[in-house]
Amino acid sequence: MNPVVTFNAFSFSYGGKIQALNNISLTVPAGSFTVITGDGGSGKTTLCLAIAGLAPHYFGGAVGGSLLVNGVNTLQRQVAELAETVGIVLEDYESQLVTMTVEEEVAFSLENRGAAPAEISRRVQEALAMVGLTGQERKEIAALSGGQRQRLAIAAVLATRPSILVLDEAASALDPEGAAELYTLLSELNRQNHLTVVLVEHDLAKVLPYATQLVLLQEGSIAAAGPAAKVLRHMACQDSYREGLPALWTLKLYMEQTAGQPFGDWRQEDEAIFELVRYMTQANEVSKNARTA
Ligand SMILES: Nc1ncnc2c1ncn2[C@@H]1O[C@H](COP(=O)(O)OP(=O)(O)OP(=O)(O)O)[C@@H](O)[C@H]1O
Repeated sequence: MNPVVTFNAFSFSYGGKIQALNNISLTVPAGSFTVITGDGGSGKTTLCLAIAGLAPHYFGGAVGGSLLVNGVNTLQRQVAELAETVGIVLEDYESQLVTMTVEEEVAFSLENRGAAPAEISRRVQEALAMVGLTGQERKEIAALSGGQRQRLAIAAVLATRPSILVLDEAASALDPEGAAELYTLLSELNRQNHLTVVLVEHDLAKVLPYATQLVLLQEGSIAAAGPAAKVLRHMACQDSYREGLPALWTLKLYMEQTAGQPFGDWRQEDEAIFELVRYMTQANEVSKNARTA
C-alpha cells in the first residue's frame, strides 16, 4: 500500500508552549484502517487535527519536522485545499452540522465550493447512500437520532470525495449497537470505497476486527505502532495498559498461560471459539488416552 500520510519527526506545540506531539514518525498506508489510541492528553486529537491541517493552520502553534498528505506538506497548503483530500469528523460532530435539513447539510460544503446544481444533487444522493440515509433528504436534522446525525456528519464530509477520512472518538456518544453499526459502516467504506480511515478509539474491542494498523500514543510520542497484534502484545507487557486490552486478548493471554501454548491473534470471537473448541477436544483426547493406558 502506498503511503498516504507520512509524519517525519513531526512535533507540534499549542501556542509554541504545550507540547502535544513530540517527534512522531509514522506512515498511514493508503487504504489502511488506522486506529489511534492512548491515554487522555496523549495527543490523539492533535494527531487528527494535524492530518487535516487544522494544527497549525487553525490551532496556531509551533511545528517541527514535516507532515505529508498525499505527498503534499500540510504547512504549504490551506485547510480548504487539504479538505479535498482529508475529511475530518470531530468528536463534537454536532458542531459540524450547520443547516436545517439532511439534504442542505450534505450540499452545504459542495455549494461553498461552487459545484453545479446537478453535480451537487448527484453527490448528495451518493453520500447519503454511503451512510444509509437515503430517503431522509427532507428530514430536519433535529428530528434525527444521535447515530443518524453522526452518519450525516460523515456524509457531509464524504460528499467532497476525500481519500482519507479522519474521525476523533466517533463512537463515544453512541450506545453499543450504534457503535457497532458505525464501525461496520466505516469498515465497508474502507474496503468497498477504498477510503483510508484514521480514527481515535479507546475501546479497542470495537475496532479489533477492522484495524490494519494500531498506534499507541503516550505523552505525545509513539509508544508502539504496527499491526494490532504487535501493539496489543506491547500493551500486555505494561501494567498501565493491560486493562485497556480487548477482553478477547485478556482471555487469549490467560489461556496461553494456562495451556502453555500459543493461540492465534484473535480479532473476532469466532476465531477464539474455533481454537478453544479444538484445544478442548485435544485436551479431552489426551485425558481419555491417559485413562485407557
Ligand atoms: N487547543 C489547545 N490549546 C492548548 N493546549 C491544548 C489544546 N488542545 C489540546 N491541548 C493539550 O495538548 C495535549 C494533547 O491533547 P489532545 O487533545 O491532543 O490529547 P488526546 O489524547 O486527544 O486527549 P483526550 O483523550 O483527553 O481527548 C494535552 O496536554 C492537552 O491539554
